[in-house]
Amino acid sequence: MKAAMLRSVFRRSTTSPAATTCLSSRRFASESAPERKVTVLGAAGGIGQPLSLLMKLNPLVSRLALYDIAGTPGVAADVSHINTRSEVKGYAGDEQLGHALEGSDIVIIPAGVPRKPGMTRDDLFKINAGIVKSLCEAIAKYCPNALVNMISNPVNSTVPIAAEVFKSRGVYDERKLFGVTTLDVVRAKTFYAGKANANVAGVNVPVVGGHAGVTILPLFSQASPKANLSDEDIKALTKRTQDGGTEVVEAKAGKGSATLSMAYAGAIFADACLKGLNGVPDVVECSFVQSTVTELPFFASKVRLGKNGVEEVLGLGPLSDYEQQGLEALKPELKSSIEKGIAFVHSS
Ligand SMILES: NC(=O)C1=CN([C@@H]2O[C@H](COP(=O)(O)OP(=O)(O)OC[C@H]3O[C@@H](n4cnc5c(N)ncnc54)[C@H](O)[C@@H]3O)[C@@H](O)[C@H]2O)C=CC1
Ligand SMILES: O=C([O-])CC(=O)C(=O)O
Repeated sequence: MKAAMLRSVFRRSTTSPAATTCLSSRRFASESAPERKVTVLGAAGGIGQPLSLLMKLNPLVSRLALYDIAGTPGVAADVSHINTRSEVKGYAGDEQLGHALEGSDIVIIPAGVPRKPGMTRDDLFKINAGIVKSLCEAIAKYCPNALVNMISNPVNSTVPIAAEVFKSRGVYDERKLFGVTTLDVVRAKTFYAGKANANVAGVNVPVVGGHAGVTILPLFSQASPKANLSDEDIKALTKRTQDGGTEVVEAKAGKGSATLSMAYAGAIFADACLKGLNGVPDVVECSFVQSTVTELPFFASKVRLGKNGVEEVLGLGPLSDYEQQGLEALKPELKSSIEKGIAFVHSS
């Protein structure tokens, strides 16, 4: 359905001028979708640019605000020429951040530095924690009711940082804060489809836990369609999913981490949030959210999205012995990353 959404948008914008005229009147008739403003913070970056493009293609968006410390006037001018519904504006520098955020329904945050080979996501904490904290302070001030889609790493810590900032400003609503783990699901689906020789368009794999190394726990025992994979295959698929980010970091050899697949994943997740806000029933995606699924205060699992953000955090379902072991093994690292994020806000 998601691929179909993008396909239909591409189809619309590549039609002949005559067809476009006739389509555009039809488009107005079908576009009774509510007004929705989406803001991208870090919009001039490796993820930010293709993500801004994909959000421009989303017919559920009526206003698209592109913010970065620099470079956004150019990105916005470029993207704004695309003949789709949303009005695009670029904002650069601290003094324009408030205008970028005002009235936002969803704020997507891919602002911050990416990894280089040899680094862990936690190595990004030093720089990204401060960036995320100050952006969340601005969100608390200018659009406290927006859904926040946190992409900046380390997600296992940046989401707790955001929560603490919102709490300290008296605007925390746990239903509105999401760590974007969709890329883990995208990878698990791709790798599983390859191994199972299945049509990737019909593959589903939940991924739970967090978003770093062993904290990423794909549940291949719940994958559909079912395939008779050996224990060795499942182990290899699990490892490849957990190391997916590192695979890209190494292949890019110092030029950053996943940007294009992340933009795709971020666009899928934001689209799910928009559908939830608009009252579409049964929108379910995996995300790192405040949770009681385990004893940890934040955890990624399937989440039902609704008009106020998280409508229901779904349980883990039956786990294989291997997944149960993975779950217990990931808890210490995830706990300490969460605590590190919380402590940062209280000490700074
Ligand atoms: N959640 C996930 O699955 C994934 C997360 N990431 C993370 O996303 C982040 C961004 O990655 P890339 O786009 O490749 O990096 P990039 O360096 O290409 O872009 C980051 C952008 O953020 C901007 N920025 C820095 N400070 C800012 C501030 N205070 N306000 C607004 N913008 C600011 C920079 O100017 C730059 O344009 C990294 O932390 C990376 O680790 C990357 C891939 C997957
Ligand atoms: O690996 C990284 O640093 C970027 C990331 O989170 C991913 O690609 O999953």
